Amino acid sequence: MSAGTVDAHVAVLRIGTRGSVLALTQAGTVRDAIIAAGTPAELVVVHTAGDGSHAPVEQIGVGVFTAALREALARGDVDVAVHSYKDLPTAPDGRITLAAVPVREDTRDALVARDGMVLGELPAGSTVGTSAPRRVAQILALGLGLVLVPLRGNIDSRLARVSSGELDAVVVARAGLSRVGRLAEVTQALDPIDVLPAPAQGALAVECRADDLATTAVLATLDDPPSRATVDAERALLAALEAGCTAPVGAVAEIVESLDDDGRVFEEMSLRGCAAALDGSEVLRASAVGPVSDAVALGRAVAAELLEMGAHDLMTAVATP
Ligand SMILES: NCc1[nH]cc(CCC(=O)O)c1CC(=O)O
Repeated sequence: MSAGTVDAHVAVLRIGTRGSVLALTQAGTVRDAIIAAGTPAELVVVHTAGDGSHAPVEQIGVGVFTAALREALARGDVDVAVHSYKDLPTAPDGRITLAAVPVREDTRDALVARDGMVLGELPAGSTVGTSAPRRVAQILALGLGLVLVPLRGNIDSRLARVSSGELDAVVVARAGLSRVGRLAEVTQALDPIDVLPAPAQGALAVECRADDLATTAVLATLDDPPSRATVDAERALLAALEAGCTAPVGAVAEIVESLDDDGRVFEEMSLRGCAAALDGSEVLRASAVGPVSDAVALGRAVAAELLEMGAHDLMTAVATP
């Protein structure tokens, strides 16, 4: 950075990110927003144990993508960490503040299928790549006779499995494709009626050290309160089910307009959730509407309904196959 462009007393915020194209793109939007708000910032790539591995996430452990970034933040190697929010464990980390949840992307899962097909057009026996137990269970439950095939790796390699003819389709987060400019390949955005997304899908978590009040203040300008509220509800549901980001649990919250008794429009939060048996033999669904200001309570209420329906046994059966 050339002398004179930046006040010598203004430190450059170091933003820690994973090195994948998706992670770099996401962190790049955060860097650009911080710079636009008047603070110099740069990206620092932090290598994580998950990056070199093609093993299913259930084997390498929950939070593998996010733990190394959080350690780098806690150590002071970086000042900010940008995560895909849905990859974060639900357990709080006292060393760290969630300083911003920026405006959220589309929450839905996306199908990328050969010949422009939607799910209902794929003939029985078609191969569909995805590793998330949540997606596997909900797609099996549709009863289409599709064959689910494990899938990992970066976005390019996932999409290449379809274009190469190796798989008939893959299911990935629409938000990821949007961020890396590959939305044109989506053949269907999956309706949450059929497939509920992962809690916090499409949202970013921007963190800093809990004692770093200056950075907390800078990052607060990036926060989008409606996005944060929807994620709070979904994550409260996930936490109350005592399930992690690889559990067969889906949830999506939306802020909707309702009418009060006097016919006036007001905003409420609607939350839908599901818990599934891994083999798709059962998908429990529940939903509720409540005040936006009470997002966590709404998440807990829908989780309680799912537990009442037997969600715990369903998921314990999954944990010990
Ligand atoms: N679990 C991996 C992961 N973490 C975040 C995204 C995409 C971005 C997002 O969902 O916010 C993906 C890929 C996928 O689910 O297809």
